[in-house]
Amino acid sequence: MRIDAVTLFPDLVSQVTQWGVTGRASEQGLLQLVCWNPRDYARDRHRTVDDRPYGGGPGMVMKVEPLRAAMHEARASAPGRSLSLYLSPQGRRLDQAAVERLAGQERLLLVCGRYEGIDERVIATEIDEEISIGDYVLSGGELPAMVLIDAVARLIPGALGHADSASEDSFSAGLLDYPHYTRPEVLDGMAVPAVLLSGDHDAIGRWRRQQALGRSWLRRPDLINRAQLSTEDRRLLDEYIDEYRS
Ligand SMILES: CN1CCN(c2ccccc2CNc2ccc(C(N)=O)cn2)CC1
Repeated sequence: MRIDAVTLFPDLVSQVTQWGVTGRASEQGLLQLVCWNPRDYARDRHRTVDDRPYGGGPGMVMKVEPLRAAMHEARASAPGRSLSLYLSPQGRRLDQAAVERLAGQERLLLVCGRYEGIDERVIATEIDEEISIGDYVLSGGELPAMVLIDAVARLIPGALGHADSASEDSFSAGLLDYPHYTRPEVLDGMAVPAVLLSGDHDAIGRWRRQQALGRSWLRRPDLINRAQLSTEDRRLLDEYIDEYRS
């Protein structure tokens, strides 16, 4: 998958291709990330990329021309249509469903805002979707872009080795994960749940599903309401709730 990022800090965004799952995906050619710096398209002597806001007020706004020139170069640099995304607090909240949809695109063009943001006319004419990674304020769109790249890259076929794909499978889509344990078997007097040592893989699977359901019910009831629970799920969750309330 080809992802282009328009950013004043290309060295920050490209770090995502240096480490871990996304690093390997990049090495294997599954993920191709190219960064474009608007400052390289600023034609004045001082390579200006920001300007003062109409209407006054604090801060600066990213200039249209360098941004648009960088976007056009990025689009023209490879075949296929790019879906252009702007990472901003005003965007639609990113969730796994949106990540799965974006992973299906042939190309993504991510625009990372700095300063107070970009000229609204660029959003109106050049951006397909505005996306937020959550309701909090960051200094720029680069970290949200890296979050999105990571989430999307994990879904590229072959990106997750067996070890990771196992964890991906076990994460019952749309619910919280079950608790994980490794050696030692007893830590400061706290023992690993016996079922996990039993070798009974059906019981272990049921226990993990029950934990995922129960933790979702406790911490994220909104996920439970949205989830399609089987009758077995319902039984496991009711058993968990009875235990919790006893
Ligand atoms: C003080 N404000 C300056 C302007 N800024 C801004 C405005 C527009 C675009 C990018 C940014 C960069 N910041 C981001 C970006 C994304 C998120 C998110 N939640 O996805 C949070 N923050 C917001 C903060």
